[in-house]
Amino acid sequence: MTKPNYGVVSIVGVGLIGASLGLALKQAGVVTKVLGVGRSQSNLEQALKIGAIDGAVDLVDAAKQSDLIVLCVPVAQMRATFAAIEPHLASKTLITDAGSTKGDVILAAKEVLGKKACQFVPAHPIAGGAQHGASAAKADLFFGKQVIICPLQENSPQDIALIEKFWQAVGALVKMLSSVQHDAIYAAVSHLPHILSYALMASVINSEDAADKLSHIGAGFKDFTRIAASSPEMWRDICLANSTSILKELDQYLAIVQHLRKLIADNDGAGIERLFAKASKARQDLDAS
Ligand SMILES: NC(=O)c1ccc[n+]([C@@H]2O[C@H](COP(=O)([O-])OP(=O)(O)OC[C@H]3O[C@@H](n4cnc5c(N)ncnc54)[C@H](O)[C@@H]3O)[C@@H](O)[C@H]2O)c1
Ligand SMILES: O=C(O)C(=O)C[C@]1(C(=O)O)C=C[C@@H](O)C=C1
Repeated sequence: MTKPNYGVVSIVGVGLIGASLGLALKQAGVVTKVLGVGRSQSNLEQALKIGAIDGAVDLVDAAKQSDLIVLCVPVAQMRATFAAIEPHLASKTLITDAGSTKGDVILAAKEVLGKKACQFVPAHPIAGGAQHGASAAKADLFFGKQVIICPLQENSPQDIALIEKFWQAVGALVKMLSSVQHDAIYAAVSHLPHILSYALMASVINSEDAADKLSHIGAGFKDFTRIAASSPEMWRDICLANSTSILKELDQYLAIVQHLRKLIADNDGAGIERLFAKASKARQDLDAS
């Protein structure tokens, strides 16, 4: 079977996700050239050095030269990026993205791109890590990982299929969801855990004996707070973009914490164990599946 070729691919935002995608596309041999658009010169140089991109361009040149543009900037940067691209976007060029939230990015695309919104097929790779920047890039980051595509009514079946194959070419397992389903689900299973991890870290470092506590940590604390080292800019943007779903999940979580607090205050060992047993079984089942 002949390999697909996605031609000239521009990656806007060549950080962990963008640079990993550049490396993966080149390793898969499915592109003619990868161009990078960035905000920081030193990060672009790093992306060039590791071979994630073949050259650096500005957004206008990326829009003019590319067959496919992949937006890998923090979600609050998407609107301005669409606006800069739109006047120069050829009708053959498709856009996809890696943003962690979908409702806000889709709204920005529709408002800014207008009729050209049909050229944008929204996506979200469920792969990443707490490190950021091109220096953290990995060629196999997407291998065996889900990519959620949230197609627009305006997208043609051919364009959706092309973007599906594009993400599959870097080893991803593509699933389709509506943007509403996507934002509700990831508020619970991605956004909430990151907020809780940041909150635990903040709580410990705000205590008077923080240094003493931190000098005694074990694996449990390290596991729970691994993702508190994530990019503050990226997670600020996600919190603001998906606030409705996140607040709903936070309220549900706080109610359970309040319940647990009462069980502990009441010395209700049986109640505590029942709650822990249910959660523990569900977590073990996850590893078994
Ligand atoms: N890190 C993860 O685990 C993860 C996973 C899936 C999706 N995402 C999403 O992917 C996107 C990128 O995340 P990341 O982890 O690669 O972050 P990152 O901080 O590693 O990379 C983002 C890059 O975008 C650049 N940038 C910012 N604004 C820009 C602009 N206006 N124009 C050009 N470049 C700009 C930054 O300089 C940086 O190099 C975000 O939308 C994030 O929500 C992240
Ligand atoms: O691997 C990690 O550390 C991640 O946090 C990746 C992770 C997540 O699973 O929540 C983070 C943000 C995303 O948008 C998608 C994936």
